[in-house]
Amino acid sequence: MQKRVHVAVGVIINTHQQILLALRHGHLHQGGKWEFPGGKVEAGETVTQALTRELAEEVNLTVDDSSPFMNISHDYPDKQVRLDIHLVTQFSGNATGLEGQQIKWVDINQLNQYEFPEANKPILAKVLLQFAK
Ligand SMILES: Nc1nc2c([nH]c(=O)n2[C@H]2C[C@H](O)[C@@H](COP(=O)(O)OP(=O)(O)OP(=O)(O)O)O2)c(=O)[nH]1
Ligand SMILES: [Mg+2]
Repeated sequence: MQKRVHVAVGVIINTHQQILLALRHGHLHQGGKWEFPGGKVEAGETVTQALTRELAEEVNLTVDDSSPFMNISHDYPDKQVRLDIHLVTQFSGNATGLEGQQIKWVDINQLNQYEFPEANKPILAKVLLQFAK
């Protein structure tokens, strides 16, 4: 078995109460599903540093404020992940899919219409509980 992969994940919420989703490229692990932007924490990085780096690299946003939201360990048949999910409430820039991926600001009430990786179920539940009107 490979080592569990540590991933920094951002639930990015804008002033219209929308959340940023990105479509994972088809060839990737969990490809074709919608994700919260983020990526692997590299050696020597804090989760906040990794999140800031990944959001700049992937969606062209600068994180100005974030806070820990939840932690999920999940075993896929082919990969074990630990998602370190932070809520990003302050950011600057205009979201762009810098890796050619489709991105979308989605109303919180519409989130249940998107297909997410299995590990994301508890994230969706908590976001809806906390933010849905
Ligand atoms: N970013 C992100 N990854 C997720 C989510 N849910 C989920 O199971 N994952 C999994 C899928 C992948 O196995 C892993 C993220 O790894 P990744 O390959 O995207 O990491 P990365 O952005 O650093 O990509 P790379 O440098 O390896 O190209 O976490 C999610 O909501 N967001
Ligand atoms: Mg990524």
